[in-house]
Amino acid sequence: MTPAARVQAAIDCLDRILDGAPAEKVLTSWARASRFAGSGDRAAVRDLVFDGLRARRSLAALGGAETGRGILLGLLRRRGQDPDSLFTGGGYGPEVMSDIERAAGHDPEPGAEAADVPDWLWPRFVSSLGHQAVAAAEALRHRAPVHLRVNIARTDRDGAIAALARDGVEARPHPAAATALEVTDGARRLRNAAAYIDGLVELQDAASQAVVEALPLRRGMRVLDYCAGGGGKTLAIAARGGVSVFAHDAAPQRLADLPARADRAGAQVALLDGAALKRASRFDLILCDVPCSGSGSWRRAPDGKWRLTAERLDALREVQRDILDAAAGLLTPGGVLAYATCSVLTEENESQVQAFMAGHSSFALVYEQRWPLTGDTDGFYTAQLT
Ligand SMILES: C[S@@+](CC[C@H](N)C(=O)[O-])C[C@H]1O[C@@H](n2cnc3c(N)ncnc32)[C@H](O)[C@@H]1O
Repeated sequence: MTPAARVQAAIDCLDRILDGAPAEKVLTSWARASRFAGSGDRAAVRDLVFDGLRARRSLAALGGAETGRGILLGLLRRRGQDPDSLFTGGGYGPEVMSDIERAAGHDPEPGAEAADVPDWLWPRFVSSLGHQAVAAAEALRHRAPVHLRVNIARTDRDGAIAALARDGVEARPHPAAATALEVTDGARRLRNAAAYIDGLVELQDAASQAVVEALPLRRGMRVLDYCAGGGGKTLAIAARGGVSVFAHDAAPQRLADLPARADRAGAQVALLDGAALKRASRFDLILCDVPCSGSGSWRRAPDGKWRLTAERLDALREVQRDILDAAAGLLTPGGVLAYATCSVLTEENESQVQAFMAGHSSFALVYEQRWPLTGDTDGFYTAQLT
């Protein structure tokens, strides 16, 4: 595909996403329908779409319209590329710009528009992050670094770095967690690298790893990952060794890949559905990695930023409260209840933990930590109650 044809493909995908279709689904169906597109084309179109979504609002301002075409025009203008060189109307590229399009577009207004955050959310962002709000919003406007978790049940950081290098993937230690690496070159080769295929490393943000690293695991504990999802944190817990690991999720289909991933990692994890959970003995430590706005990881899934509404956030907070209440009833006396979100919003983090403690006077807060998106990790929060 020519650069112009890639731009037109990104415009078409963005228009479908703006109409409400999920970004990943749109890109997958575009790739299926575009057999002529090679892997380089698919990666380039994906990058254009995600770069456009991360800064959708300010790019639409620069491009003069909240459409796929407006966003791409804004992206080219921001990059200092002349849109006329690509909007030529030839070779499957975008149509030539109209006079109206040439005249349209303005610098984004300071505040929510320049920060690429919806108006309703910006005050909550500022009250949650204070002086770090602008830097956090700025981080969300750029691509995320690629972080790996070293499977310490199989190797150490140096061993993983050497194994990755043999397949052309360069990585270095990341300071947020003792298991964390940052890929500095060759990220696209990762999925074919032996270290990844053989389970020496897993894709996982460094702050997500730090949440698990902070868990006070002791030999012999029964540990439940109550919202295990794909099992990223379950496997990180299992890799620390010496504990019995159980995984639960309200949507059991989300656990479907976990047995194969655990095999690959050499980990033992028991899956518990709702009925099995009711019959199970109590747990010494329960991690509740609750569903949340995802605001700390919107640079990886940027359409989430534009889909979230105040009503949806309220509904999520209710689910978070229910999960904490339910999990508290499964703990042994003296056990540890760990709460985690990939959100930067106080109302999903500190406020939830305070509200829980107000209703459960026998619990005390023993650990609390925030990763605000400014230290080269996703935004995360965790608290431990006992
Ligand atoms: C943030 S994701 C978990 C990610 C996962 N821990 C990881 O590290 O890959 C939240 C998960 O909570 C699950 N969930 C939602 N409501 C729940 C509930 N009431 N009880 C248990 N799990 C729930 C969702 O299905 C989703 O998989």
